[in-house]
Amino acid sequence: MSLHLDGVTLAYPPARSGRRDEPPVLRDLSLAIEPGAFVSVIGRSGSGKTSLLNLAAGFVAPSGGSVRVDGERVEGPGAERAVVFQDDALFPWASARDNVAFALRLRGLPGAERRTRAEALLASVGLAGAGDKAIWELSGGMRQRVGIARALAAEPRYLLMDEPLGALDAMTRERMHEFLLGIWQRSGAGILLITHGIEEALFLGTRVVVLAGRPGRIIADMPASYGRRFLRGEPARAIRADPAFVADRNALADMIHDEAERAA
Ligand SMILES: Nc1ncnc2c1ncn2[C@@H]1O[C@H](COP(=O)(O)OP(=O)(O)OP(=O)(O)O)[C@@H](O)[C@H]1O
Repeated sequence: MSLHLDGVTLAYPPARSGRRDEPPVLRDLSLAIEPGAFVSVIGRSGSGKTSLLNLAAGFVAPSGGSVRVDGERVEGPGAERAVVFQDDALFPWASARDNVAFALRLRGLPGAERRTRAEALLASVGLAGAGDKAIWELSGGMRQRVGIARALAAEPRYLLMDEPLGALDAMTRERMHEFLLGIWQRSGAGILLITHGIEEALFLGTRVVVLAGRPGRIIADMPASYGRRFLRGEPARAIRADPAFVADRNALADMIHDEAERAA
């Protein structure tokens, strides 16, 4: 039972330059996301992180290898794999509740049930009572939580997130980390998080996967348990100041830096 990328290669059609010798974006990459795992993916810009997520989401098909959910080959997007982007396309004029209810409508739930369920989903992301507010009235962090509530409407088994916190200020981002861990714990979903934030990846993930560029491949897969420690009650500040955390963070930063130097 997992979301499996099995020896995937992804080559986009040759660019207009006509260069056919360019390495593929991803080559022979394997990654399994078990239910309940929180897999953070980091890597320098252009290393193929978004391409990896697009494959897992079924937005693009691999040129080689396979993407499977519970052994079934993925042929396109599916309700069991919800995707959250940095700039989620919420309807700005509609209320938070209607934005979430819209996703429930796609699932064919009747009106009254949609309303109740949308309220419950908003409450689960800490937005109880904000259902009547229009999206344009909400802060960036609140909007992103509406986006996550909408993604959770499909009761996905996998939550695939591409830089979901990228547009938020540092303080809001830290609060969102704690909130994301709560969502992860309550939903039991397997999470794939693409991020530029090394500290974020390490604080949240049960694994931190490091991608290297062209061809995109995994150069490290580090287990981590800082998020679990937070969920057990340890303060976030104490965790981030823990020498073990600092050493892991520095090791990841060095890996990305060294790889970039080699590539240059
Ligand atoms: N649709 C596409 N067609 C052709 N090439 C693409 C396409 N999408 C991405 N690429 C190329 O694939 C490579 C990896 O891009 P990708 O967006 O996956 O990297 P990334 O690690 O997510 O980058 P960033 O951190 O900047 O978002 C880049 O060289 C990019 O130019």
